[in-house]
Formats: sequence, C-alpha cells, structure tokens
Amino acid sequence: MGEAPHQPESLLEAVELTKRFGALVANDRVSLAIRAGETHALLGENGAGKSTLVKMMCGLLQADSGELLYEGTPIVFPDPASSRAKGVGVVFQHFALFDAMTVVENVALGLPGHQPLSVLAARIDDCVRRYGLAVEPYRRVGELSVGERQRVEIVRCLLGDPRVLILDEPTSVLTPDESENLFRTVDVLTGEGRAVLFISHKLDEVRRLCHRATVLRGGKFIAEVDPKRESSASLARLMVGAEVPRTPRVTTHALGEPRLLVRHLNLPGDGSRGSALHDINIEVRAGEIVGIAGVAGNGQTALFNVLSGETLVEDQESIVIDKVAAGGLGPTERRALGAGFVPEERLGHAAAPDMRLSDNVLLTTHGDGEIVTADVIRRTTLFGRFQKIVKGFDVRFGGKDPKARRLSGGNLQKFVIGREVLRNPVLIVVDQPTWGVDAAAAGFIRTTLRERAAQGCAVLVVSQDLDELLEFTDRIAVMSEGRLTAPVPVEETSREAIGLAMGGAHGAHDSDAEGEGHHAA
Ligand SMILES: Nc1ncnc2c1ncn2[C@@H]1O[C@H](COP(=O)(O)OP(=O)(O)OP(=O)(O)O)[C@@H](O)[C@H]1O
Repeated sequence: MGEAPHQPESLLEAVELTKRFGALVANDRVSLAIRAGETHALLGENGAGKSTLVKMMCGLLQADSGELLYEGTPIVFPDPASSRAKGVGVVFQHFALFDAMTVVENVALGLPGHQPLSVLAARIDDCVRRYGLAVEPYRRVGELSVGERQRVEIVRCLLGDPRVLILDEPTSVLTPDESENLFRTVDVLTGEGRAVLFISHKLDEVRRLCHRATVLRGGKFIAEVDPKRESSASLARLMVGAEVPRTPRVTTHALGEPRLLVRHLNLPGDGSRGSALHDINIEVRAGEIVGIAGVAGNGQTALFNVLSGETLVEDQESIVIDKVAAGGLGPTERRALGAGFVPEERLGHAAAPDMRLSDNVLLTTHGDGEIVTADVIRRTTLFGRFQKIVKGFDVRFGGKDPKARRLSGGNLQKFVIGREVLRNPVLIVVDQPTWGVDAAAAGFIRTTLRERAAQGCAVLVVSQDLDELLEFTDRIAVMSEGRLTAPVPVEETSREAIGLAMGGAHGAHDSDAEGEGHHAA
C-alpha cells in the first residue's frame, strides 16, 4: 500500500523510507507526497513515527533505505541546511530562540550571510503584513508568549522563501484565536502554491484545514485520506486501529475537604518576563478537577512553581496542602504531604534526559519511603514500579529501559503522569497534561485523572487546550497577566467567555470577586 503513484506536482516526496533504531523500526517503508498548494496532515498516535519521518525529510536523520524526491528528482539532504537551501522549512515544537536577544537578532542568526538589522527588520515587517503574523522585530524574545515565539519561528522560516513548510504540532501551544490566525496564514501560504505539512493530534482542526492526510501506525503507512470526508472518530480509528473511548463526563460523587487552599498568594516579578502573581485565590476539594486556562506566559509557570515548591513564598499560610501551611516547604516536603506534580516541560524538568527511564522513577518517589529506605535504593521495588508505570500507562519504546530522551514526546508524557498517579497522591497539580499526546492516550490520561478524583484526589490542571478543560474539568478559572479569575462551574461558562477572559477581558470570569464566587457566564 505504501507507494502513491507518482504525481508530477509533488514538491517533496518520501518513497518507502525506512529508519531503524536498534531493533525498533520507527519508519517501515513509509511513503508520503506533499503537493504544491496543499495542506497535508501527518497523523498517528504517539510513537507512530511522525517526527522520524519529518526528520528524514529535512536532513536531520538519514534513512536506512528508500529515497526522497524533490520535484520528482531524487535528492539527498545530508543536513538541515541543505534542505533549507532547497526550500524545506521546519518549525519544531521546541523553539530554538535566544531569550536575551531581540526578534530581529534571532532571525539574523538563522540566516546565511550578513544583513543590516534594519533591512532585516523591514523584511520581517513585510512578511508580517503579507501573512498576518503579528511579530514585532525589536521586542526581546524573553518577553514573548509561546504563540508569539512560534510566529517568530515561522517568520524566520518564511524569510528563507520555503516551498514546503513543515509545522510540528503548531496549535498545541496556541489559544483558539491564535490557532485561527495560524490557519489563515497557512491558507495564504498554500494559496501562493507553497505546500504545508501539518502534524497535529487535533483531528477537528485537521478536518477543517487539511486537503489530505497521511496516517501512520506503528511506523507503517496506513492510509492516505481526504480528512474532510472523515469524522474525527474515523480518523482516530485509522490511527489506533480501534475505537477511541471518550472521557466519562463529570462528577457524580460528593466533594470532600479542600486539599489545596491558595489564599492571597502574591509573587513579585523576576524582572525579565515580569509574570508576577497577584492575589491568587483558589480552592480544590477532594473529588474535583479544577482547570486553569490561559495563554502561555501569563503566570502559569510561576504559579505551578509556587504550588510545587520550586519557588517558595514568605507567607506560609498562602498555600495550604491538606490542612498544612506549605508556602515555605520544598517539593519533597510537599510530596510527603501527599501532593504530586507534573510540570509542563517533560524533558529536562519532569524527566532527566540522559537517565534511564527506571532511574527517572526515583526523581519523584525517593521521598515516599518505599523505594529509598534507610539510605538504600531498593532496586527491585524501583524496577517493579517502573514496570507498573510502563504497563499501566501503555508507555511504548524500543529496548528494555532506554534513556528518557529516546522516548517519543507522548510516551514520555504518559510515563511522567503514570509516575505521579501511581504514588496515590491526595492532590495532583498537572501543567499541560496532554501536550503532544495522541487522542487515545489523551483520553486515557483524562480518564485516569477523573478516576483519581473519584477516589478522593483533588486535581488542578493547567492547560492551554480549552477544549480539553471544557471536556473534563468541573470548574475553570482563567489566568491573565498574573491574575486568576474565580473558578466557574463548566456548565455555567462557555468557550467564548473563557476566550474573552484569556485575552484579559473581565466580566464572566472576573477576579475582583472575593474567594470562590460562582458566576454565571
Ligand atoms: N533517536 C532515537 N533512538 C531510539 N529510538 C528512537 C529515537 N527517536 C525515536 N525513537 C523511537 O521511534 C519511535 C517513533 O518515534 P517518533 O518520535 O517518530 O514518533 P511520533 O509519531 O513523532 O510520536 P509523538 O506523537 O509522541 O511525538 C518511538 O518508539 C521512539 O521511541
């Protein structure tokens, strides 16, 4: 099934590409043709082989066999620079920008030759106008939101005049409005005859935006379909080869005591991004899931760090975990109170990239008294826990116990969630629970968190994915410029009301109200 008949208008074509990592075949004779003027989706569950394919198509990885065609002619990209020179631009999920430098300086670094910054800034302005990208050349990257940084990366690519633009999960970090803007940009690009390869786990947007979709499963080409003729369910079925269950909706059990109480929490800004926290108030009770929506860069990371104990606050009482004043307690002490934390950044923060996965279990469990006792690491218990996480959370990888950096993004996410959940916390705070996770695994993670809540755990979820929050939380608060609105029951709010509050508008989600007032939207 792999090979599509050769289409003369193909700009970039992978023909039967195979890539092995040891015994694991990450791509097994995968073919895909990207045509001029189309938006082509690349779909597949975590670990299906999407990134591997993209990396081979832009010279970051070399195929073991198969070939690449550029406008129908075989070509080899020994490195990313050579693919860029041919007009293949890639915007990866993790941006390569220097915070301390301005946008134009960052762009200059990525371009060959020397150009006066003023000339480059004028080119950026041109690009911004043409593609509706809203980027200011002289702002410092450190001050930009994730959405703005992504636009900088896209502008950087576009200045190289690419014929093929590859976007790796571009909307997972965007607000609904920003996603709409990006879709408009993509339409302009394809209208000019360029091709866009669009990797996404959000099947609704794929159906709206994309002309064709290639589905991979387990490293193999499964199908090429017209996504507009498919439903999200039928696409998900192609990806996983089975029905994808939806997250059961919502709390029927009684709520218990507050497990997390945050009262008048303030944090001064650190001067660089200035995302201080202003008078944050929130309560999460045993049995409920509270969501925090917001555009990245509005203080969510500062809030997570303060809740997890990575940043300490002077006012002990401003954070109470299970009735204990915890403002001055570090992460291990908070874990000892029964709290669990999953930070946004899985590689480097939640997991140590160069440690084996089993050793990564130790990072958050060493204080539990089960795996480390009297200064001895109980290896068998550790390995047992590791296997339980891998089995229980369907974490897939090649080999027996690889280093964390070898896992695909979604599989590592399943691992860090599993590691926390299996500690049986009374409170769990999760930042972006399903970023980069496929539909089936995302459903599984949400269901797991719901089950934990049903068993009496209090769950606080920070997410930029509004649909996710609306699907599985009980109440939603919105963060904007370091302030948090009072949480509103999901059934009393709407996408629009939350979207407005995310943009800083007050009203339905007004933070001026004292305490936990429930407002109708
Ligand atoms: N450098 C590597 N060494 C060993 N195994 C690897 C390496 N890179 C990827 N893999 C493995 O190859 C498989 C495919 O990974 P890939 O990152 O291409 O998946 P993906 O579809 O992009 O997943 P996700 O949606 O989670 O990002 C996974 O099982 C992954 O663990």
